[in-house]
Amino acid sequence: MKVGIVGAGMVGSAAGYALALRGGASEIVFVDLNEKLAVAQAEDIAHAVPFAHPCKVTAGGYDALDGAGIVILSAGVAQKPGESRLSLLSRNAEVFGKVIESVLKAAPDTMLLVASNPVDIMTEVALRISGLDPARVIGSGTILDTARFRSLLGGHLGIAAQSVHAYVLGEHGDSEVLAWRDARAGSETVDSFAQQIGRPLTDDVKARIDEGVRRAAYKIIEGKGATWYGIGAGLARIVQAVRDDQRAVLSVSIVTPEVQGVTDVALSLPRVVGAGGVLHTLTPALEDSEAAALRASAETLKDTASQLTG
Ligand SMILES: NC(=O)C1=CN([C@@H]2O[C@H](COP(=O)(O)OP(=O)(O)OC[C@H]3O[C@@H](n4cnc5c(N)ncnc54)[C@H](O)[C@@H]3O)[C@@H](O)[C@H]2O)C=CC1
Ligand SMILES: CC(=O)C(=O)O
Repeated sequence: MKVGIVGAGMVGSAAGYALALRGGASEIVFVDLNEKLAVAQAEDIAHAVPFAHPCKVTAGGYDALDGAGIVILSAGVAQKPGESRLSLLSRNAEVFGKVIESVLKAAPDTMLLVASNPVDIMTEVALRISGLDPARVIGSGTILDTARFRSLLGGHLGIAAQSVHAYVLGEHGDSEVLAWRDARAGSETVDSFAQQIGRPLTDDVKARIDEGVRRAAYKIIEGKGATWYGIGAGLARIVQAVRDDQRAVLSVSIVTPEVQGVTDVALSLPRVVGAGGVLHTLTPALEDSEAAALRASAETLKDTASQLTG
């Protein structure tokens, strides 16, 4: 599948690199306002291809997106140290206003995969501008936060993150909700697994993991200015689920008719992702406190999005 990447900065290039290494695309095309940067990223990644899987990697204008099955939108500004994702909204909404029409003119049948922050509201913006089916305008949402949750839980339990089945729901941002009630290690609840191996998930341990997930981006941005590897791999994972019609269960964001009483809001829930985009949405069993936190997260997103539409 041909994959377009609009925004060839840290996130876009990491996604392209992950796709090339995983064999996730037959062709990758970078588009950026900064044409020299797009060309440089394409050339650099093309030089990794002989060590990986066959893939043509190029850069071009919007017309080069012709035939793309999916276009990753990673253009715009990123957070400075201490800045929240929501504070980027008006600047990145303006960028999407310039970009999406050109993408669809070149690739009218494409699916959109939104990475730019605040990713949930940018997914809503992309849906509004594109007029596509909501199932085909997907935000990376909490795919990265879910990976962080699994990584920290796996670390505590001494098992592979791949054996942890746990999701982060709601906003990709400060109000996100770690769904502990249904989190599993193998087929056991994480609490049962932790008891059995003598490493209980005490309130302190859970608080440390919650903080580690929720504050991860702030910590990394403080240390190196931005985050890119985790999201690059997450975007490549979503592309592969679509390309191979994997029907993988991933926590991604789409505009959802109703969540905890809040209507028409883009946020993450576990969703089945395949060739048509999002095929089904799952409603996880939640503790009362988790359900209340998910409702608060949905309200935060709805309120912030309404500031944009007035
Ligand atoms: N969804 C997620 O989990 C994550 C999202 N992000 C977000 O991804 C976005 C990109 O971050 P970085 O790659 O670090 O930023 P970056 O500054 O490295 O790259 C952004 C690129 O967008 C390009 N751009 C800006 N306006 C454009 C336009 N009108 N048309 C075409 N290209 C344009 C710039 O020239 C630049 O190359 C940010 O909004 C950031 O917050 C970052 C990490 C994780
Ligand atoms: C920057 C960002 O959204 C993240 O790393 O989670």
